[in-house]
Amino acid sequence: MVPPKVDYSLYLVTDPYLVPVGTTLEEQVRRAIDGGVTLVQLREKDAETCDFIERAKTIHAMTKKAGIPLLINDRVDIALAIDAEGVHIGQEDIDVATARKLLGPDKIIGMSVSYVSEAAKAVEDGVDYVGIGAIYDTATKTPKKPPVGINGARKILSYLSSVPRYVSTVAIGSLNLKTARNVVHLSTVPGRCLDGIAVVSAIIAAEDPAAVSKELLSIVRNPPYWMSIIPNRDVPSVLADIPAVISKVRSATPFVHNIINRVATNFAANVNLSIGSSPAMSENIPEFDDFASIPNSALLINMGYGTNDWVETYLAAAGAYAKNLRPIVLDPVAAGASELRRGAVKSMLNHSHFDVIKGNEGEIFSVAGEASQMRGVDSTSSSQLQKKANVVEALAAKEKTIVVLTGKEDVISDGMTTFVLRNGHAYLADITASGCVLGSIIGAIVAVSLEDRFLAAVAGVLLYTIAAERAAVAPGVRGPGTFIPALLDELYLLTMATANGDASWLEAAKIERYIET
Ligand SMILES: Nc1ncnc2c1ncn2[C@@H]1O[C@H](COP(=O)(O)OP(=O)(O)OP(=O)(O)O)[C@@H](O)[C@H]1O
Ligand SMILES: Cc1ncsc1CCO
Ligand SMILES: [Mg+2]
Repeated sequence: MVPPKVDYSLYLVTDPYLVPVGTTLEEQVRRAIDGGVTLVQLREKDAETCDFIERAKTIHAMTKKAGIPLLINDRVDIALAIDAEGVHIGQEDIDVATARKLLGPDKIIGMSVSYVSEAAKAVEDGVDYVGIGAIYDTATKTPKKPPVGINGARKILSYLSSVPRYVSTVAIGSLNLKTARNVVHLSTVPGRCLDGIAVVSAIIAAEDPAAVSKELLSIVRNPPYWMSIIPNRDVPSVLADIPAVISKVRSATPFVHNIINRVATNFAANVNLSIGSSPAMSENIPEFDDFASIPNSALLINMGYGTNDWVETYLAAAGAYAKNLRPIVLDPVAAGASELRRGAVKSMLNHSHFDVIKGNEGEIFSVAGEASQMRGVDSTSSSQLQKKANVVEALAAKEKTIVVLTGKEDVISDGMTTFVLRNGHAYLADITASGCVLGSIIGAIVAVSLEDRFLAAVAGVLLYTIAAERAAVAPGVRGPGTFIPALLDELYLLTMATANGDASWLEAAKIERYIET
């Protein structure tokens, strides 16, 4: 299957109502073309035919000069009148067969689809591309169907990968500087990815359409840091790199923005301070952009409380950090415990990329869509290591993330390499929020280790669980109550010693690479 010559990377769709005061649609399109859009669709829902043709002629002159195609939304007659390169038709518009008959075999015909059934029909009818959407809720069109999300796009790509003819794809629906990177690089299935993104308001309503277009094109064309994983990790080389990242937390004092439940808040802030990072707790959406632009920042989203507007808050934060290419740790607390939580986790994964997903067995199994014995918020350890390793590895590969499954034995994978860690102490299961604060620790370390998130996760779990072993036998520790302050002390002492060149505590690491037998 040879992809056609049309470059769908950045597809501008116009909307006359979104043009800022003081400029014109023609001017916005001209600047977007300067910024590098690769395709333009003129969409006029209310224009008189004569005005539509006039505008189409003007814009066609610009696109021809730039060597890019112009498509007309819905109106085959106008496409014919100005000899545009093609049309885009919606589910309720003219049928593809009639459009093809009128336009001939060489014109581009695209169609909007939301489901596999619609994609299948469009393919059968002979379209050149499908616009998949709306990915997210969009303000530019009254939604007729629920947003399909990244998983909706994956389903259609999966279907198209089985079709003998190559049908191109673009995603559409609230794609902008915050959302585009996740949609482009997560909406992939084996052998197929999107050919581009269609953008409306992010460009048409922009103060500087050229700059936004340039940045969006770069997002589409350049895979982000989280697309690359280091192959064939071995335990000795990962262990050897741990002292440097732990020392770097002390020297760089990363800013860890914790959106975390109230049970864990104070403990997490103290844990951050004890390892040398700088915590802030906030659920105030208007300040997320400021926090996300702090150098060395990281975000922890701990879904401990199911408040009414939680997903909206989480997604706003995730968008801010994604835009700034700063890391995000997701802790899907009690993910499988209720319908509300299952739905919330689904929306999160449908919208966002996470650098690390950390949870106990029940939580990770639920996120992966696997059955488990999970009840409440405590970890269980019923399934076999092999099952856990398989689930963790598959989830990491699918979501392009690092998955940390905690419990008596911890399993960590980047989708290629999987490690099993056996440090820790039973007291960790007897205090609340012991898993939650591990998310904060991993957040601090991943903030200084973006290029190696697997290392950051392994370093965080080893630091925490070895500190716990030492705290459990520290003088004066008699049970879970006295264990908590001793754990803070050990986190402080171990990271200080590491920064001063003594990482001998790592000799206690019980860690091996998981190899399926
Ligand atoms: N029985 C155990 N022995 C040793 N270490 C343990 C044990 N149980 C948990 N841990 C460790 O405790 C930490 C938290 O893991 P756990 O699976 O208990 O999290 P969790 O259930 O999400 O906790 P919480 O919901 O209370 O925050 C991990 O570092 C894990 O290695
Ligand atoms: C007990 C509890 N309830 C909601 S969050 C939380 C902390 C452990 O995850
Ligand atoms: Mg453990």
